[in-house]
Amino acid sequence: MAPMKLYGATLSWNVTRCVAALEEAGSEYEIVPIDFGTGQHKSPEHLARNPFGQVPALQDGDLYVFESRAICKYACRKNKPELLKEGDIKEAAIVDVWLEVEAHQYSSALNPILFEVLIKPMLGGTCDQQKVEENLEKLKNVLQVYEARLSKCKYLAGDFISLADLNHIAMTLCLFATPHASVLDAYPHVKAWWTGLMERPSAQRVAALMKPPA
Ligand SMILES: N[C@@H](CCC(=O)N[C@@H](CSO)C(=O)NCC(=O)O)C(=O)O
Repeated sequence: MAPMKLYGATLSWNVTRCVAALEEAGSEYEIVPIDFGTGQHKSPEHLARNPFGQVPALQDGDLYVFESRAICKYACRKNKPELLKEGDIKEAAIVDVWLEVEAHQYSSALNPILFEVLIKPMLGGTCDQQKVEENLEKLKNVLQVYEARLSKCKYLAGDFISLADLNHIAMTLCLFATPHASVLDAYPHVKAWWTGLMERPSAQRVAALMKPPA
């Protein structure tokens, strides 16, 4: 079977979110760069992969998947279903809870911070510090919940790693590229969880890809 193709730019945390899952699942894949500079993400060929003209998109034979978190689930379901705990309806439900928490609580607070601090300056804009501060407060409220959860179990869904943990890697690595990573210092169990995640080869691969070209 030909390797899967992950279309996207590795400076995108939505693309590298998929890299963490593909690596952890042991999937055979290759990254096919999409050039934003030439508008390739809006080309007819890419719109056929992702009708929103965004990255990432995944091709596996005649199957096209878009939305990073759907791609991550597909990779796990195909190559390492235990990362979704699909064999146990109760454990799978808790994995789903924390998959949703990552998307709608953690990353929805972190995304504006990363956009203001990392993306806007790259586009010639200026960082809206008030928006950063507002979302840091939201993130702290989320981290308080994480700290309580991770004081009871090693990983978010229980004492087993799951896609819910892995889906945090890309954007949290970006947080460390900002002056605000110290926000994690007040949450020791979150810090220990993060340290453990970063020891994984899948996380190291994401970190290596996200380093801007020298
Ligand atoms: N919910 C989607 C978001 C993809 C996205 O915004 N991709 C950005 C680059 S990464 O930040 C993108 O493709 N932007 C170009 C555009 O929106 O035109 C997902 O999780 O895959």
